[in-house]
Amino acid sequence: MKKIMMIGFGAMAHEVMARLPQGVSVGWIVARPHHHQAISQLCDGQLIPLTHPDECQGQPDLVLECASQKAVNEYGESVLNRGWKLALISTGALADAGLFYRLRQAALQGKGELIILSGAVAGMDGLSAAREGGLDNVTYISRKSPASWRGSPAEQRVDLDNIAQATTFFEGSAREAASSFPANANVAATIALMGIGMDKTRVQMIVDPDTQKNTHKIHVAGRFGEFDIELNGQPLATNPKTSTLAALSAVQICRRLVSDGLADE
Ligand SMILES: NC(=O)C1=CN([C@@H]2O[C@H](COP(=O)(O)OP(=O)(O)OC[C@H]3O[C@@H](n4cnc5c(N)ncnc54)[C@H](O)[C@@H]3O)[C@@H](O)[C@H]2O)C=CC1
Ligand SMILES: O=C([O-])CC(=O)C(=O)O
Repeated sequence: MKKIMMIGFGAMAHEVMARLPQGVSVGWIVARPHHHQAISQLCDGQLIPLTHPDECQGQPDLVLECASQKAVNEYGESVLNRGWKLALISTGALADAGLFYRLRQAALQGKGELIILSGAVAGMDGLSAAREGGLDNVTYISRKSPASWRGSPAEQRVDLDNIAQATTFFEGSAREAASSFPANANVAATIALMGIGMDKTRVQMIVDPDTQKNTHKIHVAGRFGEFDIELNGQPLATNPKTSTLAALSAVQICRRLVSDGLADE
């Protein structure tokens, strides 16, 4: 049985736990103190709540971050320094160049591994292959319902309660997008990391009152040719900001622990 540590106890963490592949169990959850009692009551008391990964007495086969960019900042170095594999969903944390450098150093020194989950988008394999030949431009457009943008800085840019038509409220680099919208634009950072980088990847964010989907459009051009992807993702019922596919990408990395020996690499 492979044992993982999860960081976060929100919408994505619950979806992942509900779909955990056979042969993988959650041993520890790093969560805010107010969640600890609920965690202790799960799985016949087999699940250990932690306030920091350093408290773990065991050896997780994988640490799965599904919490926040802040959590990556708070715990990432420590996990990698211990030589553990850390799969990130809050990839926008890497828009902070200093943090990204520290995480790479920690992975190098501790012999840990930093894994970027594909999250809510598809095509990251093709994008990183295309990079090998040189990329001319990469653009990413995110279109979501008003509910999906609530609680984000979009609220200061548009009136989400009274929006009548699709409206662009942000245009800029992936670095700006991921740092200004930490709970909404991790995809921008993922695309940047797989492609042309945080500053050259252009991002547009749109609020659309006529959609219930989280739509991600990617255009890539380079020596290989061009591709366009449009992915209409179903948001999680428990968090309209978060696409179901993002949670499924976390489930998939867990499956790799048992299906292709990831843990023994
Ligand atoms: N890469 C991608 O494609 C995507 C990334 N995301 C990101 O995934 C993360 C999780 O999403 P959801 O579960 O939907 O969010 P959520 O808000 O439902 O849950 C987040 C959970 O993490 C906990 N948390 C946050 N910071 C923490 C910290 N420093 N220490 C301990 N616990 C902490 C919260 O208490 C909460 O339980 C978010 O950062 C979100 O932006 C979401 C969708 C797509
Ligand atoms: O799940 C999504 O549609 C995208 C998202 O929240 C993010 O990029 O942070």
